[in-house]
Amino acid sequence: MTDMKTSFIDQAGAAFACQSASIVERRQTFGLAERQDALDCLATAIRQNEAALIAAMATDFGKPEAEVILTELVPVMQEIRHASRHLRRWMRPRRVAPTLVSFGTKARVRSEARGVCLIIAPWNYPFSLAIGPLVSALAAGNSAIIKPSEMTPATSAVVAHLIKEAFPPDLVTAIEGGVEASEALLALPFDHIFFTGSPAVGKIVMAAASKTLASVTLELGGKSPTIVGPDADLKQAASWISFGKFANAGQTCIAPDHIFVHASVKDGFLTALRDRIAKAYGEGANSPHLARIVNDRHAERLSGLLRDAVAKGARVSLGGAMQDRHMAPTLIEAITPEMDIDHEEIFGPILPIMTYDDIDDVTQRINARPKPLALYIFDKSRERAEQIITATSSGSVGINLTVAQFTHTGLPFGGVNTSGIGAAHGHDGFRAFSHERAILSNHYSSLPMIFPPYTPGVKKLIGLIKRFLG
Ligand SMILES: NC(=O)c1ccc[n+]([C@@H]2O[C@H](COP(=O)([O-])OP(=O)(O)OC[C@H]3O[C@@H](n4cnc5c(N)ncnc54)[C@H](O)[C@@H]3O)[C@@H](O)[C@H]2O)c1
Repeated sequence: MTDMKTSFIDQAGAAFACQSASIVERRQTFGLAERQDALDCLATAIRQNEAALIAAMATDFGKPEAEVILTELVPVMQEIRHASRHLRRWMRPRRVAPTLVSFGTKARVRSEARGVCLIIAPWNYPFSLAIGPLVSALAAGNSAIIKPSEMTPATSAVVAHLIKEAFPPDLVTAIEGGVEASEALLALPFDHIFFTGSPAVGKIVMAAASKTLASVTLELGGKSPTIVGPDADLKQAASWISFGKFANAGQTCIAPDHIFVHASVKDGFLTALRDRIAKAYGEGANSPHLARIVNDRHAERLSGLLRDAVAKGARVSLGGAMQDRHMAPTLIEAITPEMDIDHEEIFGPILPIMTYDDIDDVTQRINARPKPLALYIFDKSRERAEQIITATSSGSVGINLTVAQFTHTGLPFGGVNTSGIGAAHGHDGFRAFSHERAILSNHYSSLPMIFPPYTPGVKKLIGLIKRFLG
């Protein structure tokens, strides 16, 4: 075993033991006021580290300051505010009406902390996807260990620093490191694991969780299709698709992965999209409004996808240039199923455009693939949009917009099967980190009347119950 591996095993074990030791006491003392204090501490630490976070994300992948504010800081602060405001109601036990059989009892459901939780974060939104789930974990009364991504080391260091500043280690702690750190943590019997990342690693996490039967929330990825229908407002579609696809340089789990545009509006849509891209980012790969591809491996992966598609007959109709890991917004046409780009999650600023005549061909194609994280529909016809929704499955749907569903704290955010299990954000995030404990208390239950011995009188009563309820 390498020294590094041993060191991660020791570090993870110590952090877990520290949090486990205080779990029983926390159960009794971490009430509404204490949880709200913890959220306040988190908000203060974020404000104090704002400049450091902006600088770190510029270092890690050239993320523009405006995008850091819009897509990292604002969503987390919004999540904190929303949780603080609604926590009292979320924590209140839910009364449940008695049924005929349980007449004479009182029923309630109590949301309880799961215990010691593990949060494993990806690199693409290295702050909000590490700290956002922490908001839900704390609101639900848990302690948590966060493992930020090794691929954005500057941001992960600020996340670890901020956590250390805001919380004692028996409540929240961060362990920086890569796969070895993750593996050391996954070997421990956490009460809940909240993982955000690729479907491939999601399967590894679920396999590890199966050893201790830890509950899991898996926020995964995939190819999110976007349909531009015959009645779409083409300028609106171009504007939202350009933002959703090229923000964070396309390295967004819910970015539109590829477009199906109705043949009758294809030329108009392409003109509108090119105009929108030119206005937002100019030409070439050096726009200050575009983030960088996170590392050489991913830059090479994207160049490889493009090379493979072009070699198999695809046509690059805009962009294609890569300069110092900045990639120009790229449109590509004439896609065929043999191309890697047709089935791999693109996760970069390359947008395949395909045309269709019959919407059934598109829904059949979507249904033949793993269920996507998001599906986007641009069309003024509500009826057509509803038909597409009914014919398909996806984690979420955006109609005449992209990616904004992430920012709605009232909506569950998550995937379905390959794109994820469980949901995050707001009350759904609180529920993900809670155990719903059913409590039934006896007041004047008449059920003992049917306990054995099964005399003829008792049998008659059971017969009556069967007649009314069976
Ligand atoms: N659904 C969502 O909310 C969401 C959000 C962001 C990203 N994603 C998805 O995440 C992926 C991109 O992020 P990524 O490249 O950081 O994902 P990843 O799966 O490679 O890594 C995620 C985390 O898992 C750890 N990890 C990597 N390999 C591991 C292993 N073998 N065992 C244990 N842990 C391991 C990493 O250190 C990192 O912290 C994309 O597929 C994207 O769609 C999903």
